[in-house]
Amino acid sequence: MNPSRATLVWAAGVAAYLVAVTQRTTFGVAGLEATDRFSASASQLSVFTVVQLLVYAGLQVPVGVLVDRWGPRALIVTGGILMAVGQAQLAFADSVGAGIIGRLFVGAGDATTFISVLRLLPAWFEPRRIPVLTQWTGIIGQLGQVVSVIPFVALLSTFGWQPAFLSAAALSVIAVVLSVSVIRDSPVAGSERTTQTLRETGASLAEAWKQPGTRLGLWSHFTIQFPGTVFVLMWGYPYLVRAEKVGEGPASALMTLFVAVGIACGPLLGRYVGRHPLRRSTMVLAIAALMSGAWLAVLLYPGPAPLPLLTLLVVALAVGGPGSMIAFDFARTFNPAARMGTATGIVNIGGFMASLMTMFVIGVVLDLLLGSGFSQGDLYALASFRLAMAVQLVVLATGAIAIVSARRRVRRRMAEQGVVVPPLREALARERRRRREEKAARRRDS
Ligand SMILES: N[C@@H](Cc1c[nH]cn1)C(=O)NCC(=O)O
Repeated sequence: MNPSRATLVWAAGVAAYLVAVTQRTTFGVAGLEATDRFSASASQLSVFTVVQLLVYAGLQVPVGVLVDRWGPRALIVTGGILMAVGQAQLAFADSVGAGIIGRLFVGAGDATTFISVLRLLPAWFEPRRIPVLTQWTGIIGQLGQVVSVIPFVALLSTFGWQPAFLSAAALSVIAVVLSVSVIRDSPVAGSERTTQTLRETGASLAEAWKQPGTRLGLWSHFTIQFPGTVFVLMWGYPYLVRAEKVGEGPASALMTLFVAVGIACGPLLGRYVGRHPLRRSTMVLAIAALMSGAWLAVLLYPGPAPLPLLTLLVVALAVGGPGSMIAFDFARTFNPAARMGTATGIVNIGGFMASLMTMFVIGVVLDLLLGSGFSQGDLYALASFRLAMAVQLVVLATGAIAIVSARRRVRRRMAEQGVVVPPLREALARERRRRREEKAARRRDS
């Protein structure tokens, strides 16, 4: 395997993913302009995002199957073309319906990219490097949000709607050209595709679903991806500014901290996964507990929460982004390479479905509390937002129970194959002993 060729292929894939995240997030930063352009209400505008995310989540399994059949390069290129078409359509759209069609294309194109880039890793890199590379893929991809927030917003405010969205479309065209020229599915031509009949594809999908490791990945993604997504994509900013009254400056600083913590934690979690493959779900559960604890502390605090406590909350939520990448490691290691796209697609549905559902329920609770008079005319009153945000604790608890149950099944199957996971206490004692011995050996050598 040629290491520089592998890095180049991965870099082109990550660039395509970064561009996909940019396309995913451009509409979110153009809300005010969209309100004027389409003369749309807040709920009509939210349909744009909901449709886009629904299409994304709904296509994960079909796209996963197609990645296994056609290879990642074809899917990355198709996704780039779809996103370019979608953004160009949105650039010229002047009605809500036409705009939504544009976002539909963007959601579909976005759906193909991430799974395909992850599918490149086992073909090009040694297994021991994959957990860290998976984390870097997620981290660098998330920087696409920065492209939306800085250059895209600058284009939008300087040149207006059409030039900004046409520039975004052009970015996807560049990504397509780069992908066609650089990405190859594997160092050995054709070896990464499966030539299955439709019946075999169905059977492979059923196998991926029946594998308890895939479901452990799905529930892990479900449980720790959604709190950060809900916070950043929808409710975090109004909660901080309108309910907790931290001010716009500190709220933006907390959002920036969210991105920084995600970047800092990714490689650490990648290293942890590489070193402790039998303790991945323990880490997922620990992150879920951290998030639940932070939310509980903030929600139970009498009156507006102090800034250090809100900072702790943002840090806890930010760990969920890179933490949720552990879920894809379950998909990869519990399924054969030929089924990895399908399994990754199944896993990736978890977090996006949980996010959509929770975003919606929080909005419904806020509306109900306003309608009932509880909010005293302020939709974003602190007492109301507290109750609405508490919905997340229910989703977190549901996810944690599902993880424990899926893990039990995984461990049972592993035991049948002769791999017994020792109890955590025993493993920690063994680790402490190993460290002591290493230290003593170092002292002897020096
Ligand atoms: N967990 C995210 C990616 C991530 C990595 N670090 C922070 N977020 C995820 O599920 N990504 C899927 C996608 O299509 O972006």
